[in-house]
Amino acid sequence: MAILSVNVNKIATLRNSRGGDVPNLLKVAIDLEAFGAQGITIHPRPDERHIRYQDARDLKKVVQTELNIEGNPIESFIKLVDEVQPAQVTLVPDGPDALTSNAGWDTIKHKDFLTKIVKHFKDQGIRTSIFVDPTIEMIEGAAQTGVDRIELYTEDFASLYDTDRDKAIAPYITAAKKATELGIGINAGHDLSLENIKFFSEQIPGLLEVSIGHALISESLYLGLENVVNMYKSRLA
Ligand SMILES: CC(=O)[C@@H](O)[C@H](O)COP(=O)(O)O
Ligand SMILES: NCC(=O)COP(=O)(O)O
Repeated sequence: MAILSVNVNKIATLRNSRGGDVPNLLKVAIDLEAFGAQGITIHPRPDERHIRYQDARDLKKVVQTELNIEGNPIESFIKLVDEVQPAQVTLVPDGPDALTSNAGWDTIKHKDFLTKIVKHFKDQGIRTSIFVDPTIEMIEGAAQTGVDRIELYTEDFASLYDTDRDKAIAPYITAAKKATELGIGINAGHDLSLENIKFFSEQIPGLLEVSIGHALISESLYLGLENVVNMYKSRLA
């Protein structure tokens, strides 16, 4: 069974929108673990629009499960990961202005760079993962860097799921089989949700971890709204 790592970027987005400390990111992470989350994922972007570099340092002190830090390995990111020593680092090729992660690595073109970065983190005992699109070529390229795992970029799966779920999953099954054959572990993430996660996890052989944020936090809002509206009304009665 794959483990669930909850991405808390959106909690930080909400906190930053008022400039204060509500919701408190550390309390949310601690509570998520108490509710059963098996990992906490953060993606500190260079503009710190949601997760701040200091959040990574603070979370490391309280997270009891696995802290997974995702991001583009620019110099400041590498320094942060070196300092924080998370359980896992996931390398994502996102541009500084990207709205969200929108592509996997070209593991052939960037093989030398990725090999160097993977070694840098692995030498410190940090598990490494490379964010990739589900193609054989990119999985083979990832394997050549010495990385421990790949994270399959699941946006294409999520967008096609409603129209044709068998077509949507097909490249991911092929990619997962190739990764296993090459001895690399399989993570997955981006736009996974309550709607598509069961099918995805049942279909992907050897899936070790999913990281889910945007949908999970949105679903939590919806599933909590009725309860909270009623709590307010009872106080107004
Ligand atoms: C790496 C990845 O797939 C992302 O989903 C990411 O961590 C989400 O980042 P944002 O919350 O900034 O959209
Ligand atoms: N690695 C993917 C992740 O952490 C969460 O992505 P999303 O669920 O916010 O799309």
